[in-house]
Amino acid sequence: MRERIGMKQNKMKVIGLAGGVGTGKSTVATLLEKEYAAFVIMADKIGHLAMEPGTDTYEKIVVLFGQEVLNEDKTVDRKKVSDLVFSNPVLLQQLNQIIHPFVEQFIKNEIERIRKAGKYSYFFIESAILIETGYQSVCDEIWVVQTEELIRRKRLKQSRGYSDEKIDEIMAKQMGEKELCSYADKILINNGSIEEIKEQLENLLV
Ligand SMILES: CC(C)(COP(=O)(O)OP(=O)(O)OC[C@H]1O[C@@H](n2cnc3c(N)ncnc32)[C@H](O)[C@@H]1O)[C@@H](O)C(=O)NCCC(=O)NCCS
Ligand SMILES: Nc1ncnc2c1ncn2[C@@H]1O[C@H](COP(=O)(O)OP(=O)(O)OP(=O)(O)O)[C@@H](O)[C@H]1O
Repeated sequence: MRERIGMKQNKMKVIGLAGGVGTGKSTVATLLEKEYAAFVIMADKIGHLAMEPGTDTYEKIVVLFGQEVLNEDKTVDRKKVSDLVFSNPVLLQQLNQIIHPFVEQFIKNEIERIRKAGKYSYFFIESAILIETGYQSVCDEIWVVQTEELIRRKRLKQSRGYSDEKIDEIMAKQMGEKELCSYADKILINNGSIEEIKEQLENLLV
């Protein structure tokens, strides 16, 4: 049985918000933060912090990829790294090994900090690879955002300019929808409008 530390120590619920690329997790997470006063951590954003100059992780990334992934100001060009790793599973694994321990430590520290502050009822961890990185062990519940593949692709092409090939590559590195849903305590469908997400959140946050 998975460890349920969120409920053991006080009433703050830790919820993992999972779903494949482009399902709308960040959209849901932003609503939860802005309209439902939840505390939200977006794993992608914490991963980006690990790429900032001055961190140990930045130094390791420069060793792994070389100077050619750096912008003129020495920051990491994430688009270049993205093109390299999603077409090369070994490189992606090496990058994960650098970034994931940083993100895990950050998230665990934040759970304790926010729990101690005692101001939030809900702490959400938003990640496309929540199960793969083992965060279900710190979650009281797992929510999965589910969206039809064609809609995901359309939204990702429009908003990020991803090609179908890029989407295929990223999807291939993530757990399939059926398997992911087997971990879900709750499922949120995001094929429609933002209003429809809000209606579901009203029912889920009980
Ligand atoms: C490859 C990188 C540089 C691309 O950065 P960029 O700003 O262009 O995109 P962003 O970080 O927003 O990621 C876009 C989407 O790609 C998918 N994705 C990102 N990392 C991974 C991964 N390791 N495995 C599978 N899918 C991933 C997610 O759906 C994510 O939302 C960045 O995602 C990264 O460093 N990934 C490896 C570390 C990681 O796993 N981060 C995410 C959770 S900690
Ligand atoms: N219900 C919706 N209606 C219209 N656009 C939406 C809706 N939900 C999400 N989108 C758009 O789809 C795109 C992908 O959504 P979002 O970034 O939230 O996905 P994600 O699951 O967080 O992806 P990733 O795994 O890459 O972080 C964004 O441009 C977002 O604005």
